[in-house]
Amino acid sequence: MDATIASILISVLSLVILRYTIKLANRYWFRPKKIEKRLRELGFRGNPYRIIFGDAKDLVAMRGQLTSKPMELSDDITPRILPYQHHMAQKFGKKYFIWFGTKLRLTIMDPVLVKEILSRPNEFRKPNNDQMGKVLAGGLFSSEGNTWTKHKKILNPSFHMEKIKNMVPSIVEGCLEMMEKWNMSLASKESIEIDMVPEIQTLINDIMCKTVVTGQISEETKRIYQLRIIVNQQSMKLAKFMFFPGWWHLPFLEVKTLKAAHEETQSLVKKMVTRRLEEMKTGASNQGDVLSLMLEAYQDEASGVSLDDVIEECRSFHFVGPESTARSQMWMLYALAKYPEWQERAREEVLQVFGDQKPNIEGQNQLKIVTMIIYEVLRLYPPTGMFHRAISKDTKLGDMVLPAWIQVTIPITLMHHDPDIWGEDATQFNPERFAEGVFNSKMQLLTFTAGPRKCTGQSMAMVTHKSVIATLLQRFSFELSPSYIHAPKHSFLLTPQHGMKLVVRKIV
Ligand code: HEM
Repeated sequence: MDATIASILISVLSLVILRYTIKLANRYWFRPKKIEKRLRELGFRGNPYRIIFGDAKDLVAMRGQLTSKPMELSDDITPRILPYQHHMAQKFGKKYFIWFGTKLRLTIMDPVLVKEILSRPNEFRKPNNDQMGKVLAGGLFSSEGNTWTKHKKILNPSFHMEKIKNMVPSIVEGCLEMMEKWNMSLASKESIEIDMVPEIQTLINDIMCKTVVTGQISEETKRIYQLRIIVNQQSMKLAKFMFFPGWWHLPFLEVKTLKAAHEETQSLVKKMVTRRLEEMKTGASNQGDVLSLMLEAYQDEASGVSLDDVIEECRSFHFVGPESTARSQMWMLYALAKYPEWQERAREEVLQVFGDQKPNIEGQNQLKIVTMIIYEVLRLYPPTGMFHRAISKDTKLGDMVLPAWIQVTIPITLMHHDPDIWGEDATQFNPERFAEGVFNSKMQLLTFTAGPRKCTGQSMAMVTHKSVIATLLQRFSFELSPSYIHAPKHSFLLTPQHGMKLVVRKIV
């Protein structure tokens, strides 16, 4: 009898082990090999599948090696900021794939196919197992389906042109305050050297927070910005583990620090949300910022918005918009400093339109040169170097059928620097290419992406850039400092690795 029970148990156990072995073998070997075969048949090339790491180890090593030294003062930045993608494109041509563990990322650089992907967000979805994406962005940025539609509708008023117009005086005031400090330092000197990274970061954070997110700067918001820096640093250190299922539970110090920073951010936002909710109950007006709009929806039971939804949107807007806008603003100052003839043309235009009056929204439409410069910087130095979409079933794209369970990567920077797309001078700074406007330029700018999931804050970012540039150029000139080190690097968003030291002078 005992022997029978034992043999039944052994058989059941063997079956369970066999089932899991088959599942593991399928997940870690047969499925990747099948996917690879199908993609090779479609004409894509890449390294053969390697178990556990795939290409990830090589990618991280190459990035580490290249970012350990600065580059020459050139705008041809892809070999440094996306070294592995650049290397793969050189080796295999534009149709290549990269393995991240068992996950295959297929690079799509054909503008027609990219447009198709972006116009079909229900099939090409944001990767939903992307825990890091949720920490770094989250909210509207990462949500899908009904939640995305509902929250987008609630938050739309925050991004109406009327609301954006009202931001301009705050942006100009913010710049004037920052420049007042510069003026004081310049009282006894002809020029000063300033690292623009912390200056611009604080300026844009404060502007966005006051005008978009919570309507005011508080101790909590200041701490959230510090936590954002910690989150960015830790996530870079964890890049090579991110494709491991369950990396979020690994017992590493970096994971612990990241989680702690994330949780502290959530609890600070919760404090702000609760406080504002109390204020609204006692009659405080809706200021049209993200927090007010979400709380108004939360108070309407029919909306189905929970307090956690409010907290998450609010947390995410502290991260997404300010960080991208600040980074691109830094590169705009770099370009003005590096190309003095364009700086001069932009200043002439600003002075012609505004004289010494504070820049307003009406005059901004006449800033043709400034706008051309902004678009050219957004083309050469897009804050988001690439983005990914996932498919969970066989999906038609152009005349191909892509296999299920892969991701497609759209390498914005690689495409923006591609001579086949932007012409022979693709890697050079030439704002003239936007002389007829961004919509009339030959190719589509992907910095804010396109289609239904394009950047919600595009107009807001453009108005911010124009207001900041106009206000600064009215009063100061900029030159690259001899101590400036050119080292653009992707720290999730494109950042000047060793700061951005500029020599600043008053305009006489
Ligand atoms: C120069 C500045 C900016 C750049 C380059 C930028 C870039 C982008 C990109 C590339 C995406 C799409 C990412 C993807 O599909 O995976 C995106 C989405 C988004 N951006 Fe921006 N962004 C900027 C400023 C802002 C600002 C100022 C805000 C708001 C205050 C904002 C809010 C959002 C939101 C909410 C989404 C998600 C939209 C959706 O999925 O429906 N962005 N942005």
